[in-house]
Amino acid sequence: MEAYETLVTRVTPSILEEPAPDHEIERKIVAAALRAPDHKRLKPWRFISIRGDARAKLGEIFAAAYKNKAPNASPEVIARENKKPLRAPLILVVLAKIVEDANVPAIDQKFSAAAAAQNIILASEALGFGAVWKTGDAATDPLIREALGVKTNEEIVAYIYIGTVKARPNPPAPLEVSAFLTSWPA
Ligand SMILES: Cc1cc2nc3c(=O)[nH]c(=O)nc-3n(C[C@H](O)[C@H](O)[C@H](O)COP(=O)(O)O)c2cc1C
Repeated sequence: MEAYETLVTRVTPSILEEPAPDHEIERKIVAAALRAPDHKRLKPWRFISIRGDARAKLGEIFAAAYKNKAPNASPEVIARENKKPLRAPLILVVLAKIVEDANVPAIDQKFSAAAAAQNIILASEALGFGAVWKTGDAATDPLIREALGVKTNEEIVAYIYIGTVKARPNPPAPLEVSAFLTSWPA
C-alpha cells in the first residue's frame, strides 16, 4: 500500500536542500534503477553520481557550454547556468547505453533508461528524499557530453536532482481516470 501511495501522490519538489542521501542510500536508489524493465537483459543504462564540490565543476561546464552557444549571453544568464547544479546536493545522471541488438530497437533501450530514471525518482521518495527530472540543453550539448565522458552510443536521458525536500508545490487537482482510459473495442 505504501508503494502505491508514493506512486499516486508524488509531486515534483520545487526546492531541494542538504542533506543528500548518503552513499548507502544512494546505492539503494540506484539498485531500484537496475530493476527497470529490460528486454533481453541488455542493461542499456549507466549512472553518474555528482555530489559535493563536483557540482560546482559541473556548473562551470554548464556555463562554458552556454557561452559557447550564446557568446553574447549576459553575465547574469551565465551565472545562472553556473549555479544550476547547486540546486540539489546530489545529481544522478542517467544514460541510455545503446547496444546493437536485432530484437531490441534503440528506442526501446532508451525507454528502459527512462524507466530506470523514474525508478530513481520513486525510490528517492520511498526512502524519504525528493527528486527532480531535468534534461534541457545539458542533455545533448557536445561540450557537456564530452566533459562527462558520454560515449557515442550513449544518450543522457535525465539529470535527476536529489535531496531533502524543502518545498513542494500543492498537488494538482486530481485527474479523472476515465478521461484518459478507454476500452477497446468501444
Ligand atoms: C523527460 C523529462 C525532462 C524534463 N526536463 C525538465 C527540465 O529540464 N527542467 C525542468 O524544470 N523540468 C523538467 N521536467 C519536468 C519536471 O521533472 C516535473 O515533472 C515537472 O516540474 C512537473 O512536476 P510533476 O512531476 O509533479 O508533474 C522534465 C520532465 C521529464 C519527464
